[in-house]
Amino acid sequence: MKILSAEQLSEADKISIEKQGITSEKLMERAATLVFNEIHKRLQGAPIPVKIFCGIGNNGGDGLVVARHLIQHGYHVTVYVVNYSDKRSDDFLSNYERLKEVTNDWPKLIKKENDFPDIDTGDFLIDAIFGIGLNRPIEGWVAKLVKHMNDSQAFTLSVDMPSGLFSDKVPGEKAAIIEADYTLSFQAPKLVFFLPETMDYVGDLQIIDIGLDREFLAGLSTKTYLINKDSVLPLYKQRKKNSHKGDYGHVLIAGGSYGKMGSVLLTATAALRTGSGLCSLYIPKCGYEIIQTGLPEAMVLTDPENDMVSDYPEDFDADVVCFGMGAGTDKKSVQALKKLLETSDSPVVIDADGLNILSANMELLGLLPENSVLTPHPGELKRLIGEWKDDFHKLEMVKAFSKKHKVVVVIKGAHTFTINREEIFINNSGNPGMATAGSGDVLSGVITSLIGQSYEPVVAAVLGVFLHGLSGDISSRELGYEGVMAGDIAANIGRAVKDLFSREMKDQEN
Ligand SMILES: NC(=O)C1=CN([C@@H]2O[C@H](COP(=O)(O)OP(=O)(O)OC[C@H]3O[C@@H](n4cnc5c(N)ncnc54)[C@H](O)[C@@H]3O)[C@@H](O)[C@H]2O)[C@@H](O)CC1
Ligand SMILES: [K+]
Repeated sequence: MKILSAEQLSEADKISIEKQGITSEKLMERAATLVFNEIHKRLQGAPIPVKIFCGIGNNGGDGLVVARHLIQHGYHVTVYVVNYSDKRSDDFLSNYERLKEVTNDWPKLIKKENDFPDIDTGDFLIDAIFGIGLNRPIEGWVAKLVKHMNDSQAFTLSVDMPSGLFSDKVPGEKAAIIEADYTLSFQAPKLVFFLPETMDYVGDLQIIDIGLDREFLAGLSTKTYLINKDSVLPLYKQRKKNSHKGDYGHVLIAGGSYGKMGSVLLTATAALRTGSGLCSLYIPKCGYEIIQTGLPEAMVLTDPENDMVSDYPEDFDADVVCFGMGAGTDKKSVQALKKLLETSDSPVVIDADGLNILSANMELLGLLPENSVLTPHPGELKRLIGEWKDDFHKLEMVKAFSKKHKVVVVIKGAHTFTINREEIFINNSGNPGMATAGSGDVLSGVITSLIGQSYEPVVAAVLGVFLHGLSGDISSRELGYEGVMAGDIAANIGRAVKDLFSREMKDQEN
């Protein structure tokens, strides 16, 4: 699914009005009626006080349309006009007039702090103050109103965007922004909905297709995508009946150290659960029995060292090598990674201490084969590329890093971002139950396995991240967020693959 900018959406709005031969008021009616439908579906006529806060632009116009429909359906609605300017938009004005069709109560005007209404925790608030037209931070009494709404703790639904959130930049530290419980956004997701610094304002997100011109939308160029089931299904390669284990890749996982053998065990388990034909591990001697007992399906090669890897078996012919989990950063392990990069021509996935070694020995970056996949969490990323000013700056820095070193970077987080040169793929599966030890080791195993099965590294990263999240969703459905352990995520990868083809769950989740 394409992620579009505010400019692209406004343009799509204009083109659709022209091509469909409708007025902008008609488009607003269509969009806002869909918002009403969603609210009505949830409230089911409940007699709770609904307070709608409308700005004076088109976002406010949407709010007025929603108000009209709610009043018509018998809801207890109070409409407030947040009069931050006298430049009311045409479609706001016509819908302001149309409220007369359903009520004699004119909207209450808010022009200063004294006009703020009392808000009870049990009220249902609709935030239609600002949408994608926001072009500067909210200030003065309007900022105070936003705080007043947030402080009320009342359930808040934002129309198109939580008011105060820009679609293309991170707000300042003290910015006034509605903390929505639910956001119903039009046509395409916006990047800020997924960034760590801004995602919390959005609450649960639903994108509503308001019927903008498909041809125009299809032709819009973007390098940023939201990844859901529909996006990954075409990437999946069916297994052939006439095949054998040699067709599904031989992966080599190198790493582990005394006390940290569980990490490589998880990675190898995940690789096999993702379908690798053969899985070998290169580990310190201390891990031999652990792996042979814990994962009889895997083969084990041991390093001369007992407690850490210090070397790499240069004549080993793997389809892909994964290095780093549990490896530590001792100079012997640095040597191991160096030898791997100098001697092997297999594609490489680098995780955890492998990344820390790269950060401390930047000259090794030059040895990475093209399209290696690096899977840092934010702390590892910071060590690798330096500090960023905000999330947008971070994305620019990672894109530059990806281009310079010709690598694919997977930034792990609530929404994992896969960055390949200019392109950004934002993952939309997964849940907070996956914030648990070893979850990242499993992800590396999944991605490594897919590369071994001949997926292009960037495809392996995007598909692997999605499957990993989906497996976490399956695990948490059974075990609850708290109960999920990394081993469960590894164990359920096969179910996640099956789940890709299940329509029913797809509709629920995306
Ligand atoms: N683009 C689309 O696809 C559609 C858009 N619609 C709605 O239209 C909205 C955009 O409407 P507008 O462009 O009128 O913009 P908004 O309603 O978001 O904002 C209104 C105006 O407020 C002013 N403003 C911006 N920041 C301000 C600030 N901090 N303090 C005071 N004034 C400020 C600007 O002049 C802006 O145009 C969308 O978010 C959506 O809700 C829908 O009605 C239909 C379809
Ligand atoms: K809004």
